[in-house]
Amino acid sequence: MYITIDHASKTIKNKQVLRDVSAGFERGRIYGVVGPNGSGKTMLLRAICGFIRLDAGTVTMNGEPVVFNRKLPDSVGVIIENPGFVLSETGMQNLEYLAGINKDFDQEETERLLRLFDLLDHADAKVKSYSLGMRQKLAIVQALMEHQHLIVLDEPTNGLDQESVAMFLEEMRRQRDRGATVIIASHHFDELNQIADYCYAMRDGVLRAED
Ligand SMILES: Nc1ncnc2c1ncn2[C@@H]1O[C@H](COP(=O)(O)OP(=O)(O)OP(=O)(O)O)[C@@H](O)[C@H]1O
Repeated sequence: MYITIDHASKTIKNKQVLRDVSAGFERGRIYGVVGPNGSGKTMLLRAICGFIRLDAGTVTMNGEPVVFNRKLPDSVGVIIENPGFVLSETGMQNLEYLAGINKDFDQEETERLLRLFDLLDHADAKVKSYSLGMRQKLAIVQALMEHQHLIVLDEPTNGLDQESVAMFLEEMRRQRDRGATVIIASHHFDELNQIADYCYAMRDGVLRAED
């Protein structure tokens, strides 16, 4: 199992946002997490990435414990909330900078992804000129451009038009087929239904496998 969550619980301001959550995520699989607003989907993704300190339980990634607030390995691609793009820089400069933090920039793969999402012609334009959907697609490119082993995406298709959603779904299949573990939280059950190998349902902090 690539990711294991073992009896994870978390309470924030008297509200239990994760309740004894246990789950496993394998390589080469797409996992969907569905659930109503405020049910804890984002908290679950944050826990997987070590962005929150659990009150109880553990998360392991590739056998290693995920430690709160420690820098994520380069092999993890994440979209949780707004990516911190520098608006006065171009799309490409932002990608180079973000990859540079990890000392790795694969020009060819980055261009392939930019082309796929119709951003290549805009790569030298400043991000402040991008629409919401274009920023979201740039965030997707950033989460995939380093051949990440684990891809964790919160509402990745928000703001995307139908054509871009189709591209995204196809690209997720491609990532799965090269062996990545893909975890997607979304309200769009119809989209997840098209690609997910497994679906989890979140409700009031409780995670259940969907039939
Ligand atoms: N900083 C915070 N302080 C207090 N409560 C919080 C905080 N952050 C999140 N919560 C609560 O945690 C619960 C789970 O939130 P989470 O963002 O994980 O939900 P979600 O399932 O991702 O919802 P959505 O579909 O709206 O994105 C919510 O009830 C929310 O009110």
